[in-house]
Amino acid sequence: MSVLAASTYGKDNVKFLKVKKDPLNPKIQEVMEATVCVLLEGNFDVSFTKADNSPIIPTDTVKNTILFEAKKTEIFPIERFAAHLGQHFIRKYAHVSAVNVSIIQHRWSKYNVNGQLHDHSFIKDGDEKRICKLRNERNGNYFIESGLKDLTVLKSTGSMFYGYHQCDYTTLEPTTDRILSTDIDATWKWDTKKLGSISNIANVASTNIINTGTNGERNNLFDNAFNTARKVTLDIFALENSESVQASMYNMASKILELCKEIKTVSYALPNKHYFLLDFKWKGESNDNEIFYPSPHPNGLIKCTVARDNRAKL
Ligand SMILES: O=c1[nH]c(=O)c2[nH]c(=O)[nH]c2[nH]1
Repeated sequence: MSVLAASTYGKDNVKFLKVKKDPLNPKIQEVMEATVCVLLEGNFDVSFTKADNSPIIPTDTVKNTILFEAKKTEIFPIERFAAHLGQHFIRKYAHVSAVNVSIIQHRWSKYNVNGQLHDHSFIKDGDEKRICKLRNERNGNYFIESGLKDLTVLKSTGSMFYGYHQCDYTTLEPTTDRILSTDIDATWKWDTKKLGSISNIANVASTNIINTGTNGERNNLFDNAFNTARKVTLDIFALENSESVQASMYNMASKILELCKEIKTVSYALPNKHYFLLDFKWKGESNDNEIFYPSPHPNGLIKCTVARDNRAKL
C-alpha cells in the first residue's frame, strides 16, 4: 500500500513583458519583464491516486490567469502582483487550500540620453533579477520573502583572507590583498505581523514610474527595501576592507535589518569566485596582483541567515 504524502502542481516559467504608461504622458513608460510560477495545493489527491481529473484546474488555466491578471491589474511592485495572484486562486476555487507564487523580475534599466534618463529606452545591464516568493493559505496565514540574485560584483583589491584554521590538508596561502568576486544572492523574509493582512500587500502603493527605471526613486515599502538591500550590499562590498566573505555578508545583512524594520531575517548565499594569481617566476618576473586566472570551478559557497537578536530588548 502507498499513500500520497505531499503534492502540488501549477505552471512554471510563465513569461511576459508589460508596458506601464504614465497616464499624463503615455510616452513615459516603464517595463516589467517577468517569469512567474504558481503552484496550487488543496483537494487534488484523487487526481494522483484515482486518476480522477475532476478537481484539476488545468495548468493551462493557471497560465491564462497569470497573463490576464498581469494585464488587468497593477503589477509594480512584484510583491503586489504576487499577493493579488495568491488571493485570486484562494477566492475563486473553494478546493484550493494554499497558493505558492514566485515572481522573477528581469532587470531593464533606463539609461541616460542627453543627460537624463530616457522615457522609454532601456538597457539590459546584467543578469540581475529581483525576486519575490509568497505563500497564501486559506486559513489567512501568508508568508512572503523578497530578494535579488545574479548581481555579479568584483573588487580588485580591498579584500583579505588570513588567520584561518591550519592543518595537514591546508595549502592555501594567507593574503592581505586578493580579488573578491561573487554573484549576489540575497533574500529577506518579511514580518507579516508588521505588514498586516495580505490585502495590504495586494493594494500597496504602486511604483511611481516617472524617473524610476531601476535607478530612480521608489515609493513603497517593497521598493524601498529592495533599493536599501541593493545599496547596502554594493556599498559595503566596495567600502569595507573585507576580512572574509563570511564577515562581509554578516555586516551586509545586519545593516539591512537595521534599516528595514519590517524585515525579520536576511539571508545571503554567495559563491566565492576564485581568481588565482599566475606565476611568472619561470620568466624571472614577479606578479604584483596584476594577472590572474579566472577559475571557473570549483567555487566556495557561503550562506548565512541573520535575524534580529530579541535578547537585545531584555
Ligand atoms: O572569504 C573566504 N572565506 C572562506 O571560507 C574561504 N576559504 C577559502 O579557501 N578562501 C576563502 N575566503
